[in-house]
Amino acid sequence: MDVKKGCPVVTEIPYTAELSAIVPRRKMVKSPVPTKVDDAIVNGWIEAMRCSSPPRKKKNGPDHSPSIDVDCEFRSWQAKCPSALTSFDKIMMHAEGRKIALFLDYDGTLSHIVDDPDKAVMTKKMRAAVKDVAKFFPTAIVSGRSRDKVFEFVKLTELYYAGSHGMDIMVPEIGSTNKKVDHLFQPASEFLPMMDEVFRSLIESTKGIEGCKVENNKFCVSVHYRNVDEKDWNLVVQYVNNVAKAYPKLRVTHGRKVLEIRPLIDWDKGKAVEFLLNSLGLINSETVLPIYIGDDRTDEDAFKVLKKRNCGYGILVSSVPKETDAVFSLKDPSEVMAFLRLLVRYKKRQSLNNGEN
Ligand SMILES: O=P(O)(O)OC[C@H]1O[C@H](O[C@H]2O[C@H](CO)[C@@H](O)[C@H](O)[C@H]2O)[C@H](O)[C@@H](O)[C@@H]1O
Repeated sequence: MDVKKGCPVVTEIPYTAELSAIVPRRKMVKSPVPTKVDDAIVNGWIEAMRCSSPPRKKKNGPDHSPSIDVDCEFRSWQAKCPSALTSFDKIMMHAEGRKIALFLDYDGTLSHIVDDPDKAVMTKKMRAAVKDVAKFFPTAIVSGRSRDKVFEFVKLTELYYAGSHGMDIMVPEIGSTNKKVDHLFQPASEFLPMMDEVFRSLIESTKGIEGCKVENNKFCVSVHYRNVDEKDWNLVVQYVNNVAKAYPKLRVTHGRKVLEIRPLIDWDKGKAVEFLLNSLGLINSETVLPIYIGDDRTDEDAFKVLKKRNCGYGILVSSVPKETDAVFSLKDPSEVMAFLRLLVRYKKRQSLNNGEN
């Protein structure tokens, strides 16, 4: 896939001593035949699955209007994690004299969560908002989806893309001869055959579970149970757990009504953000303010990195109170769009004040 117009040359970013210290190369080891999963493990997983992507509680009053409790609960949570819209001026005060670098998750952030992952399209208005914001700030999409797939949804060549939860990063660069070179960084490249094997095996094993969908995200296999009857969730757990046992070099993480099998390497969306900041020459926290917007558990890795580095802001997209390392919140993708538009308006006003064209 060409992430930019033209005919890019793709080079693979080598493992430097520094990188191999964080991302050790691992040998693929295949374990013996899967065994029956312990009931306690299954129950633990199912409990976690129930909490994943909870629907907004509706404690309706006698007149069927949402009860004050729910709003109260949300408002008291927002006292800890305030709206990035109402706190916009405060955020911009911290951005004064610094360059903003924007990181955007895709599902649940730029597109609404829908039952069919293949239909999670982004609205034209959202695409326009992202396109506009990218004119002023370096903008990257950091998604759990494969890089190709998320590009198919976003379709904007001016962005940077990190797919498979940051395990597939493309950093375009215009060289001195004006020729575009795409640098590819894939810290889990040796896992590719294993991931293909796992994908095929899960397609086969889960085909009898109604509503179950297995998605190939290149360096990650996602098993969706959003449309699976809760009575069958134990089957989903059994099959995924069997894979985890058969492939000890892989790990399972939870997302919004999805179990994800991915390489057991010390790499996540947080590391991907650091890598991108570094590659784009934006690592200096004195001069750069990274803002990361995301809705899912895997985005917490990026929020944690920003918090730990004491630079920039994590913004959690959620309409329900959640434990988070983000500093601010936005309720849903429409608020994300409003925030992006505020950023553009702020930048335009700033340019006018500075007498720029
Ligand atoms: O990191 P993201 O860009 O947020 O991707 C995370 C996963 O998102 C997708 O699944 C989620 O959205 C689907 C469409 O709305 C929904 O049906 C599903 O229940 C959600 O988990 C995507 O399909 C996964 O592959 C991504 O890993």
